Amino acid sequence: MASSTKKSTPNNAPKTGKTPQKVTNGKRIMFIMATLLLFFGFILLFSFISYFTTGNYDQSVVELLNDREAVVDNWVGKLGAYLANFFIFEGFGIASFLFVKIVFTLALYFAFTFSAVKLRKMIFWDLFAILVFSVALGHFGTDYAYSGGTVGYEMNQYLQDYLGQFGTMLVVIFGILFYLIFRIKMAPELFTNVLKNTKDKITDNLSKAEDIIKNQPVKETEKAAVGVLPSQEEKKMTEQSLTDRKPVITEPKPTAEKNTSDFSIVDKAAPVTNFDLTPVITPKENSSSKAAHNDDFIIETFEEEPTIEENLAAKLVEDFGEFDPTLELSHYQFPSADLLTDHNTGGITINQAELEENKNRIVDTLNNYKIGIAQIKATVGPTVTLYEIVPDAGIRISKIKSLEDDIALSLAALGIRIIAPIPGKGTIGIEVPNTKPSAVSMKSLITSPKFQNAEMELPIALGKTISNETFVVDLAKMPHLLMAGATGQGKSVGLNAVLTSLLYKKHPAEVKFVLVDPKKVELTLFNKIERHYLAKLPDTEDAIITDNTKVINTLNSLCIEMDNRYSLLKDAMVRNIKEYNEKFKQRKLNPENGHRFLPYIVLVVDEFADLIMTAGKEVETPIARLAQLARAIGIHLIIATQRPSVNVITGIIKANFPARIAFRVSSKIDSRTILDGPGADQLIGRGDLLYTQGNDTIRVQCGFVDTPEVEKITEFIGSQKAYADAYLLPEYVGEETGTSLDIDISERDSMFREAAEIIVTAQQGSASLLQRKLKLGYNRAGRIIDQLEAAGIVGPFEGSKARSVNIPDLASLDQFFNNEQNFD
Ligand SMILES: Nc1ncnc2c1ncn2[C@@H]1O[C@H](COP(=O)(O)OP(=O)(O)OP(=O)(O)O)[C@@H](O)[C@H]1O
Repeated sequence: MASSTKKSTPNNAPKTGKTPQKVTNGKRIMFIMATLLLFFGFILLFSFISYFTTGNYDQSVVELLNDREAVVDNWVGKLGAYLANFFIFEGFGIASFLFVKIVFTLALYFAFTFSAVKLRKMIFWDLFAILVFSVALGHFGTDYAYSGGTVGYEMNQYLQDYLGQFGTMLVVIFGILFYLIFRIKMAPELFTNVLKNTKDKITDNLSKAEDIIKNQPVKETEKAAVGVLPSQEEKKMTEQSLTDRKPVITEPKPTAEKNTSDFSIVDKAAPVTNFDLTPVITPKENSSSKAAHNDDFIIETFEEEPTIEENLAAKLVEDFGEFDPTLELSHYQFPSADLLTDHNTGGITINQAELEENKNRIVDTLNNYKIGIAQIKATVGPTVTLYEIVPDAGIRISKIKSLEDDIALSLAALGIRIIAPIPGKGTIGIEVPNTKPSAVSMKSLITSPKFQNAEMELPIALGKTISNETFVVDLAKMPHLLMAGATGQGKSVGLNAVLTSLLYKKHPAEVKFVLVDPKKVELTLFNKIERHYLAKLPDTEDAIITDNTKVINTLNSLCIEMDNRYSLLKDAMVRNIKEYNEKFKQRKLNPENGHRFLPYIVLVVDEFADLIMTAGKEVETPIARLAQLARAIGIHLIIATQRPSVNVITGIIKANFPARIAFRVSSKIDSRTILDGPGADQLIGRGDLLYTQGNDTIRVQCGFVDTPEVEKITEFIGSQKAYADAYLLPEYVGEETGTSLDIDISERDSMFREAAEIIVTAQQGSASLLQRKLKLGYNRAGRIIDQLEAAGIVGPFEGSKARSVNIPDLASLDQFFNNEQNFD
């Protein structure tokens, strides 16, 4: 603790309350500097002032400074004469007084240490003013040699050579205006307002004066008084008002006193000059508003000190603009829609006869079961047509639902689905596959306004709904997606559609993919965009993971990335990645503190069943962890599987994947596993899918994107300038000491046997038990557990549960060790 206090920076020092020695010394130096500067400032000030009376005489002596006989008149002696001559005559003339201001400002800075930014700003403007005013005075005040100094004079000459007299004058006026507007913060309207106010005041006074004349009963004496000045009455109105006011002051004295109590000068001046009386008539607020104006000026110059961080961020944004994450690949071009093929040029073909026929069959079948129909409507989609039925009053919905198979039989079609009732509508839907389904090209989805204008974090154009609308969803909102379906029903195409959508919408700086492809062929095309869009573990060759053991490391590495990101978010005091990135863009987070722009990470696992079968819990645990926690920090999972059985899509996985896509599956049970309900078994395949995000299930025809199209897109992106490497995930040192570890018996811990006995007696394989009983440290206890596992005494790691113990009692344990020795 003590050492950390010593090391603390001066910034931290005041916070602790204890002022370390270093800081005190620093303060002393600052104080001495401030005093010296103050001293120097006064020397300058007095020598400058006395220059105006002594300058002419001293000028001839200034050259003889070394001569001790020479006498100067300047108040500050030879030094003063020299400084004044140097700054005023040879330098910038009267404007040199601003150097005095600079020196005093520096003294104040050292004495009170205000913001260095503010100091720089002040000095900059003072130097600017010195230059502008020396030129201005050199231009207008040519009668006096010292008005603009030699610099002002020469610069004028120089400007006049090029711009002429008039041009130089314009430059000077511009310089002064620039200074007044930007430094004094005089709003341009102020100039116009000043003119306007003066005009208003005059007219106001005139009208008041008129009112007084009209309203006042004209007394005889006044008449006489007015009569004394008949000719003046025809003069200016101001004079008229003045004559009117005379009686107001001279009449009852107490009133006059009351009115002018604030203006002692006015009271005295009243009888003397008429002009001084104006304040009596102008309402008091006017004068106070004037004061307020002056106050505004003062406040504005000192009002720049809210929180330092905010100011710094605002300044950085002002200077450099908001942080642009895409800057490194600023010339990156998004792939154009031309790279995609139009698979369905003709659009949806409506077969009137087919529609009519299906409608009649539905109506007939229902009539056979004595179900009357009040109304029937057909909506033609790309693969299925939805017949919406409004049954006669009093018909039970369950009755229609139970006729599903009969309707399918009468229509002689596969894939009939009955939705009773259609959510949000008071109707019953019967989906009948079209005899000629039309493909939905990815091109039509990408070019649709719905996708183009989608204001989503990770927009995905999945396909078209039954009413032929483009279906766009936000992966960031899902927040993870489970895709399942029997083989050959469109999963891989679906994954490609998802990835393509993101490639068309997101810059390489904004999203990274972690691709897991145990089939080794489905996602290989994305290798080309490795350095643009992929993320990988450090020291690995390929970004696309095809080896199951590497998947475990990658998943654990993603968990570390997740934890890192959470601590960044905590540090930045924000709740999610969006707010974090927003704050980072506004330069409110310091990269030196580890902050960086966080891209979204999308983990895609193409064959999840394969992974679960080979790696089991080792995969399920990190996946579940990521699924539970990663949504806020921008890691999203897409998991696809052919085998939607309960041992693949376990309860934990299901609970954390509310968004699910079901392609066609072979049984109702599979459909239930994916969607928690039937329906997926009634799909017709080839990209026909059901999408659910919790409650409603939507039927969508998935966008079709062919392998050559994906190849073209990845080639287009891959040929552009890329990052030096793929996005590197944090290193994960795998617990290689897992199931497959083979620890030499001779390397076993000296307490191995005792540990084994404790574990077998307690029938509980936990490291903490060993820690307690054998008084071991955590690491050693962990190592012994690994050795016990390697020996087969305890089972593998099972998350939060204790490991199973494979040996039932101490007698069996003795037997075990004897056998081992015999083998040796
Ligand atoms: N959206 C779609 N529109 C039209 N046809 C499609 C669509 N999706 C898939 N198909 C057709 O179905 C075939 C199989 O699709 P895909 O390869 O995606 O199946 P899969 O479910 O990934 O199969 P597997 O699990 O065996 O890899 C494609 O070759 C294509 O002809």
